[in-house]
Amino acid sequence: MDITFKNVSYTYQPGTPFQGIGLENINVTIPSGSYTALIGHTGSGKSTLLQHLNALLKPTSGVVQIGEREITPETNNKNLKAVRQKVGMVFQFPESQLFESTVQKDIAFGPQNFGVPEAEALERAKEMIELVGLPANVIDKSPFDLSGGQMRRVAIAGVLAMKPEVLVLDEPTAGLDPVGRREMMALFEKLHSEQGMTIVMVTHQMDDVANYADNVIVLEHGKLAKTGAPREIFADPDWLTEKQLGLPTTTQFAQALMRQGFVFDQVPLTEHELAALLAEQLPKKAGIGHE
Ligand SMILES: Nc1ncnc2c1ncn2[C@@H]1O[C@H](COP(=O)(O)OP(=O)(O)OP(=O)(O)O)[C@@H](O)[C@H]1O
Repeated sequence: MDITFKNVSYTYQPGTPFQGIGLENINVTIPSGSYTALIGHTGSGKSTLLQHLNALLKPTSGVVQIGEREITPETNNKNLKAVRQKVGMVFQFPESQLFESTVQKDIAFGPQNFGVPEAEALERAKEMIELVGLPANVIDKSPFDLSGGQMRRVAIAGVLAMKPEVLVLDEPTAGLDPVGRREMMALFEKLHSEQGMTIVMVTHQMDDVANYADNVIVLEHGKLAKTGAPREIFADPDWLTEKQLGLPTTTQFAQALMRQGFVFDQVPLTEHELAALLAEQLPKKAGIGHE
C-alpha cells in the first residue's frame, strides 16, 4: 500500500497567536514495501508528517492518499478504523502506554477494540510475543515487571497484533542500550524482509539509515528537502552538514581516508562496503609504498 502526499500543508492552531507551520506543500510517496527513513533537524516536521500517515492529523490543504483512501481537510473523523488498522503507529517511548494487568491482555487490547473476538485476540497476542522475540513465559506477567526493552517489545507487539501493512516508528531505539538497539533494529529488519511490511522510521541515527533503509525523506522547515535512496542522500556530505544532519560512521571514515589519498568511486555506506573497498585498495597502496 503506497502512501502519497499531494500538495500537503499543515498549519497548527491557524488564526491564533500560536499558529505554526507544520508542513508546507509536501509531495512525496512512501512506496509499498519500502523501508523509509524520515530524517531532518529538530522541528523540521517529522512528527507532523508521521501523524498524517494514519490520519491522526488531516492536512490543512492537499490530499494524503493512504492506499485506496483519500484523506482531505474535509474527511470525517468517523470511518477511519480501516486506515488505523492498516497503518500501525509506534510513538516514542511506547512502553509508557502499557496499562493492562498482563502482557497477553495488553497486546490483545488493540485487536479487541477493533472487533476481533477475545479468544482470537488472546491467541494473536501469543503469536506476537514470539514474533517480537519475547520469552513465552512473559505472557501472564505484568508488563510492569519487565525490563524497559521488553516493555517496549510488548508495546510494539500490541501494534503488530492489529496486523498492519505499514509500521510507523518514531525513534524506536531511543533510550535503549547498544544490545537492545541492535536487537530492536533486527526485529524491524525481519518484519520488513520476511513479512514484506512497509517500515517508516523517524531516526537521528545515520548508521541505521545507511544499514537498513532503502528510501529516505529529508525534511527541513516543514518542506521536503530531498528524497531518494540512501546512496543518493549520502552522496553529498557537504549538503548534509549544511542541513545539520550527520553522516554514517562508515562514510565519515571513508571521507578521512579520501583526505589521505584514497579514491572511492562511490561513497561506502556500510561496514561491508568499506571493508570490500579497502581490501581492494590497500594492496595497491602497499605496492605504491614499495616503489
Ligand atoms: N501544537 C503545536 N502548535 C504550534 N506549532 C507546533 C505544534 N506542534 C509542532 N509545532 C511546530 O511545527 C513544526 C514541526 O514540528 P514537528 O514536531 O513535526 O517537528 P519534528 O521534526 O518532529 O521535531 P523533533 O525532531 O524535535 O521531534 C515546528 O516548527 C513546531 O514548532
